[in-house]
Amino acid sequence: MLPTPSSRRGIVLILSSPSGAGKTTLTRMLLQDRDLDLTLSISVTTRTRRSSEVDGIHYSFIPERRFAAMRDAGELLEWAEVHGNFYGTPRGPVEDILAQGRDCLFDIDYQGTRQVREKMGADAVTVFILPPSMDELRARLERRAEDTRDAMARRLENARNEIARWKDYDYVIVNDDLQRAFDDLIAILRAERQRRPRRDKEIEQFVAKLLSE
Ligand SMILES: Nc1nc2c(ncn2[C@@H]2O[C@H](COP(=O)(O)OP(=O)(O)O)[C@@H](O)[C@H]2O)c(=O)[nH]1
Ligand SMILES: Nc1ncnc2c1ncn2[C@@H]1O[C@H](COP(=O)(O)OP(=O)(O)O)[C@@H](O)[C@H]1O
Repeated sequence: MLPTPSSRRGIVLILSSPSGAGKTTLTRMLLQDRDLDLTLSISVTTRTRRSSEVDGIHYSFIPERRFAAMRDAGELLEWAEVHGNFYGTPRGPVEDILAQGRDCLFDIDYQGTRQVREKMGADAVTVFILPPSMDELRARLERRAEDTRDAMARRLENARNEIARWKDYDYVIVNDDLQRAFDDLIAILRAERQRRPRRDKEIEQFVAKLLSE
């Protein structure tokens, strides 16, 4: 048997999509599957909390001056302004997770994805989620019904600009059938975990033992 996965390099799995395409739903499904052993990076944001969200679980909701202080102190791995609010990834928790050889899941936008890719190179695996149609995107935002009319309009307006970023990503999934999209995500994660450069150390040990037999 190969050694446990803790001896391989941790992956940062990034999911991005226009608002309403389903990245939060897919993130939740990934986290609920305990066997996948993924840890969510909890972003800080200056956006108002939605009724379905819990502070410290979905986001840490912070005032703008606290966000600026964290950013200026270098405590954010990346940050961006999205739909008029600030969002950022606290650096410390991510470093702890990766140091344990575990994988970290990010739900961030294309601006943040670019910054993480610059800093982490091949340790970042990026997936872009597309809606099956613009009508369905609108319908999903309306069904979710957790944004004000203004916020919803703003999200739809920005969607075309976000969709145009698809080429920045390693993988693109069209989230039509949810289970199918989830299965595709798992396939991506499993294959990425097997990539040889992430496992050099463990395979080296294994092969040394193999050849000593
Ligand atoms: N760059 C960056 N983007 C983030 C972060 N957290 C969330 N986002 C993105 O901000 C956008 C808005 O997120 P949110 O307010 O939860 O709205 P939703 O996409 O409609 O669910 C989405 O594209 C998120 O992926 C972060 O820490 N950094
Ligand atoms: N494949 C799908 N088919 C139908 N509805 C979906 C699908 N994926 C997500 N949804 C629904 O669409 C809405 C928006 O999804 P959400 O995960 O909040 O999107 P995002 O995080 O990308 O803004 C939610 O009400 C969710 O239940």
